[in-house]
Amino acid sequence: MISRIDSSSLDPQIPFCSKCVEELKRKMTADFHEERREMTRVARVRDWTDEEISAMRIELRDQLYEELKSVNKPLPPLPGGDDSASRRRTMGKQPNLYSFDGIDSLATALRKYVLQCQSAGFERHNAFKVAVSGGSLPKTLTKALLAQDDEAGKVDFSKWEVFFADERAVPLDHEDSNYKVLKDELLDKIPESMGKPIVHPIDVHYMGDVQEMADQYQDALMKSFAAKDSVKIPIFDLLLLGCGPDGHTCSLFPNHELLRESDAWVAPIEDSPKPPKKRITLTLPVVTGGIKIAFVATGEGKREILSKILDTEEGRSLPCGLVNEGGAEKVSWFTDHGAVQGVSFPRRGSL
Ligand SMILES: O=C1O[C@H](COP(=O)(O)O)[C@@H](O)[C@H](O)[C@H]1O
Repeated sequence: MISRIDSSSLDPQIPFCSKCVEELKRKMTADFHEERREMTRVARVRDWTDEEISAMRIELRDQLYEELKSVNKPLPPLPGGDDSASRRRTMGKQPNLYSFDGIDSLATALRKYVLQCQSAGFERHNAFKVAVSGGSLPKTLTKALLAQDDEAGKVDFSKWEVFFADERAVPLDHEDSNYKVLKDELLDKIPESMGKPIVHPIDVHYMGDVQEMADQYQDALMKSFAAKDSVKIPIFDLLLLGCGPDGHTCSLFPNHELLRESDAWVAPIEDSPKPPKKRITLTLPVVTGGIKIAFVATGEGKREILSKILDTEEGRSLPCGLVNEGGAEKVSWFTDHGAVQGVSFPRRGSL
């Protein structure tokens, strides 16, 4: 029984301020994680099996959800929309759009950019904490990071900690696995002289229960970024993201209720419009909370969606548009000319 979770002080008949509700929910969730960590520790000491521990964790989680349901909180509106669009325009804080004549020149610039972020990370905490997407990104990233070109500095993977911006609930050697794509494209090709990154794949034990998988992944983040109750969100040094043809990024899809998630760091999705249906994803506040956020989008196939995201009001409410809104000048788009032909959003000349 989770003794410290208590929403009984809230009378559902009485309207109360959304800030108090947020605070209560945050406290309940923080208490839950603390209690569950402690109970898991005790269970391990008592030699419970993995299955028993997993069942206990799921039961505790379900109790939390029941408690949270009783907290009367109206759903916040989807972030973005007219207000924030005009706010960004008046404040003049725009994402940076770079366009290159091909993948090679894009990779050279991306390398320079990642190295700048790496230096900042090393200065900040002697480590470089990155979240990486799947899809077409890892291939371009490999071109950038494994280039034999020391002009902009050296990549030191030994201080990298790599998390997944999103992951599909499939085995790690499955064709759909974002881990597999990154492993095949990049991780397996890193020469020993560049060091070995710490990589955090999903825990495939929990493939049948994506909520539990998301919780486990959040626990992994907590271990690296400190406990959730002591930091509001994990602050990545860099998030390297892709942009789907519908404007999705990570596994945050257009008009999906997950875009409203404001408590969890990692969330499950069971109805992804793009297969596979079951996935986990970093949430919007974690993405926009990063120190730097980079999108890589290339090829004519991305032209239509980029023009929507960057040039239209409607595009501002798409997941990529919401990252632009929330991240503003922290966001950089690395594109080729094919992807942004006809897009009127102003380009930047150089990094
Ligand atoms: O499903 C996904 O798609 C997006 C975009 O992929 P792309 O192939 O169009 O670049 C990707 O960023 C995400 O990680 C992945 O799970």
